[in-house]
Amino acid sequence: MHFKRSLTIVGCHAEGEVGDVITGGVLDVPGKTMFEKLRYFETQKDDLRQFLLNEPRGRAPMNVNLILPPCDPRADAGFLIMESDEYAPMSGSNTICTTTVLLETGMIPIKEPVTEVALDTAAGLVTVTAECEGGKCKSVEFNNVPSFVLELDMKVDVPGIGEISVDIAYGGMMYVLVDAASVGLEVHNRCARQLVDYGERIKRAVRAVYTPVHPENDGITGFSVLAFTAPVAVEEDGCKAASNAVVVSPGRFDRSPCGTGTCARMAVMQARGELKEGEIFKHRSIIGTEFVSRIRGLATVGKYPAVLPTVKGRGWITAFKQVVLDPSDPFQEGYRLGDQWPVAHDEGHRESDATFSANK
Ligand SMILES: O=C(O)[C@H]1NCC[C@@H]1O
Repeated sequence: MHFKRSLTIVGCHAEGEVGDVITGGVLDVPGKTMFEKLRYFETQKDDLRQFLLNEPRGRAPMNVNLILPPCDPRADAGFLIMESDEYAPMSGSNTICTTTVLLETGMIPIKEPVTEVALDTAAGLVTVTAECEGGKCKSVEFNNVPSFVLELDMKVDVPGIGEISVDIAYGGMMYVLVDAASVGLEVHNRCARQLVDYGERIKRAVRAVYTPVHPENDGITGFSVLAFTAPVAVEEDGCKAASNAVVVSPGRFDRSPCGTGTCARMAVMQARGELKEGEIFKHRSIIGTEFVSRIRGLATVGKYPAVLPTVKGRGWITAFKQVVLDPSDPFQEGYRLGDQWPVAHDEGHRESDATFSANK
């Protein structure tokens, strides 16, 4: 019996968000940068992402990371981030998962008590500090790429909701940020369905009137993530803290506090004078997990003032898998069904059919 694919994958999650890591079975591809490699997979080999993230092997709340040789000579490894609807340029929970797997499987030697790792991502070089003890990667702190605000208090009319105010910011992915209370909701599981519904509506409405483009890479454009924010409070330890619920396309929550969303939010907070360099910001997810973050410096990206954000969280290995594809499998690139995968539909039009890609 021969298989069309046979991949070695390490299951992992970071603060509740699944970020499995491919450690074997996929060859390198051409590209002078990781972004060029991202484009290569996006245009020539997207069947890999479909195969892994669609059912029966994948599910909506899941990401898969692919370890590849880096392009930046300063990096120890490169990795690409595959999400349900895109290849993310950068991702916090996935950086934590990839670092945890690289260190705990020995692909990069663990040094105790601290291991420094440099990772090449499609958004640029990300340096990581891992606290390690007894062979366990106890925490991962990553220095994310510069993050910045594109728009503050942009008004947008959303069908079924009305006119609302949104912020637009980049934290390694392009974010729409919305105060949950401004649309009558709260960051809580009891509002889950409505948060996801509103999140996808608002993303569609913003897309219709605004296209974000990264000033240093016009390939980083468009929105697939929206952060509903809850108010910031100062806690007993004197640290600022808040919750958020990030709605990831095609319509599900990030189970982690969302690293790139945290960085985008810190850029907004700094622009509003609500967070200073060095101040600790504890950002929590809708399931209560936490990233501890701060602004480590300031910068400029094109015409935008930017922050240099740092985020810390934890990852855990959950499985060691050999994922294969039988040539006779009717679902070579998997399938999606509306009961598990929110079906993107425009208001008033019939819902799109379930997308089956079974070989007939
Ligand atoms: O933490 C993050 O940045 C990621 N989590 C899922 C969506 C984002 O890529």
